[in-house]
Amino acid sequence: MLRDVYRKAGVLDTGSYLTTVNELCDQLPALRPELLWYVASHLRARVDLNSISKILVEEDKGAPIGTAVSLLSGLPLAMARHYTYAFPSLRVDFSSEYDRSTLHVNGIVAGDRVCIVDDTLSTGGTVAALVRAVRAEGATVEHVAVVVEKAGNGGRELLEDELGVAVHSLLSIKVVPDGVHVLEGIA
Ligand SMILES: O=P(O)(O)OC[C@H]1O[C@H](OP(=O)(O)OP(=O)(O)O)[C@H](O)[C@@H]1O
Ligand SMILES: Nc1ncnc2[nH]cnc12
Repeated sequence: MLRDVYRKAGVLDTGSYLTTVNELCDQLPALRPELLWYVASHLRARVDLNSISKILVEEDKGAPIGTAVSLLSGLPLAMARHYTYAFPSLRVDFSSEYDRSTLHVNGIVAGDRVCIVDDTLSTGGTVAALVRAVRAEGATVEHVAVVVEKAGNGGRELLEDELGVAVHSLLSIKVVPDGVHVLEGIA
């Protein structure tokens, strides 16, 4: 099911990067609840959430997926927002495959044991910033669970080798101008 979504995904070439446009990340076409259920239950099964106290997502593309994992696991949902609040929240700068900005992490407190959930891992810049923010608060990141990783972009190496965080993904892909190659992963 997931392989099919990525095999059929469109590719957007902006001139400086290639990205997929697909049902799960972009709601093109609209996201079927059975697909959301499928990815969330596979992530839930893949990661040992027994000692976890919170799910953390970046708002936008990762949010529906993390919300579904929160519902399935009963774990509270924390969220990194793209805009400033006039309340205390954790600020962290990030640089990703195609963006550079600041995130405001809401809902993490000292002592939390966090599982970060996102749709895509590419350079790892977004998730690495979230790891830094969680650690700055005196909490720990136990797992990173993503639906797809773009192989060869360094995200897994950055998180596992440099930051010492376990990465779990359901599918590994390579995006080329004429389509998406599915390298390995679940059906
Ligand atoms: O591993 P990285 O190089 O950091 O790239 C992965 C990030 O990029 C995408 O976010 P996007 O920039 O589209 O922002 P959005 O989720 O807020 O739309 C995706 O949802 C990940 O969060
Ligand atoms: N959803 C996505 N698809 C392909 N490449 C990406 N890089 C960052 N997000 C992506």
